[in-house]
Amino acid sequence: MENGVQQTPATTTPPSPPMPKVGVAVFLLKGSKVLLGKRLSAVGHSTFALPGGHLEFGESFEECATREVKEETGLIIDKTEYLTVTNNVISEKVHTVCVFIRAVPVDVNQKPETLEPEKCAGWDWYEWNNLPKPLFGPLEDMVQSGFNPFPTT
Ligand SMILES: Nc1nc2c([nH]c(=O)n2[C@H]2C[C@H](O)[C@@H](COP(=O)(O)OP(=O)(O)OP(=O)(O)O)O2)c(=O)[nH]1
Repeated sequence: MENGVQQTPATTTPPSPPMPKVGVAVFLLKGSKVLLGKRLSAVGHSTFALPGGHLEFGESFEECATREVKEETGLIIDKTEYLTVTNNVISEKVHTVCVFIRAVPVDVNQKPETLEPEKCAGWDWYEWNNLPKPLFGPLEDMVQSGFNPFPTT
């Protein structure tokens, strides 16, 4: 006890091992096009990826998709639907279980804005049959496997 203040003994907490995170990525569809942006984050720098981010505590996948798209592009989305999930060991430090959601913009004429310029160089609509290169690794794997995010009917 010093000056009436209780001192807690110093403890050494062992470093916690890295854990997988949950990501949510959104196939935002407009006609035969999909919204992609060039990543500026360290993970997948300079590759084209879907809008998305990490699931926050208490969120549904659809809520996360809606929030991330709004935060990153300003677009309001609708008709959110679960598509699939993939397990992505991206590097020694990054392991993401990524949930893919399909959605459409409420207003097809609304332009996507680059609201997180430190993370994305800019958003644009790309024809699914003529995607830009290089795609972000997990997205490239999906395309190579023949995955198609568009509704079949
Ligand atoms: N944004 C995005 N994430 C993807 C895609 N494919 C894929 O597996 N993911 C996974 C890997 C990422 O580590 C994870 C989260 O996305 P992110 O890296 O864009 O996250 P962020 O920094 O914006 O996230 P946050 O912590 O700010 O929420 O989702 C994709 O096409 N786009």
